[in-house]
Amino acid sequence: MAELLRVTALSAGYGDLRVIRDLSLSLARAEALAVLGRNGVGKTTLVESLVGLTRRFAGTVALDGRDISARPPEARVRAGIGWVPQSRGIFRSLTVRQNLTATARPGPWTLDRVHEMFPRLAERGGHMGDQLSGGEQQMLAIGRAMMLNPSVLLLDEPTEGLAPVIVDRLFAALGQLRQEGVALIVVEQHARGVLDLTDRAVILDRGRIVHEAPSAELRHDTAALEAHLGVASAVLPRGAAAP
Ligand SMILES: Nc1ncnc2c1ncn2[C@@H]1O[C@H](COP(=O)(O)OP(=O)(O)OP(=O)(O)O)[C@@H](O)[C@H]1O
Repeated sequence: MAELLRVTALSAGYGDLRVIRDLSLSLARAEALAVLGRNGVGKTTLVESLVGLTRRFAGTVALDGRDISARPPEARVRAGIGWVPQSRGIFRSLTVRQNLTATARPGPWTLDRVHEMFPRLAERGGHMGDQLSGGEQQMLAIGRAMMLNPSVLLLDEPTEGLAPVIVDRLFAALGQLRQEGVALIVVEQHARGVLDLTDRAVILDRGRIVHEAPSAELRHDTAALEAHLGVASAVLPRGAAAP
């Protein structure tokens, strides 16, 4: 598969603090990558470094073979980096429809396509951003990112705080994006759902990749899950007891 994103020996952080340390990874076109790790290991910082929101000490980020390391966030978005922040970043004083169209860029993802994926957003089109439930906000954040027609979508804990039925719906929508050729990088605490969705997973610890495996393999690797995440039971099928 053709390479889309390449991160090479990246060290990045905030002020004088190096959070990401000498980290390298690559992502193929339409590939989905899970980024796992305990709290505070640098998952958000990695995503923010791809978006261009951190201080870069060393290393490069390339998209489609072009070095975007020195580009500001707006230019990275124009180059094809889509971002759904952990805070969701909904414009609260705009309607749902205005949220979707305010920053849209031309491409296959239009308002109709987003409404098809999330019919709830069509129903709520005239509501203000601050009148939405958590699940609706997350759908809106994803829909708005898609309206920028990215080649890779970065999602930072998209299911945080949502009810299981909404989590299932969101993962189904993300699965649909994948099928349609959008590459995904998903930071998640719900290891089970994200390992079903993704092709490959990396586990971070103290700003470095400490484990990397195909998602289908990691899902059953209770030793690795316990060692790096302490969550082996969380990725077993529902209803199954941990060994
Ligand atoms: N804006 C910031 N300024 C300074 N330090 C920060 C900032 N954001 C994060 N950090 C520090 O960077 C380190 C990594 O945080 P980060 O949020 O990237 O981890 P995480 O793996 O995403 O954690 P969580 O799962 O809790 O979201 C932490 O020590 C944190 O205190």
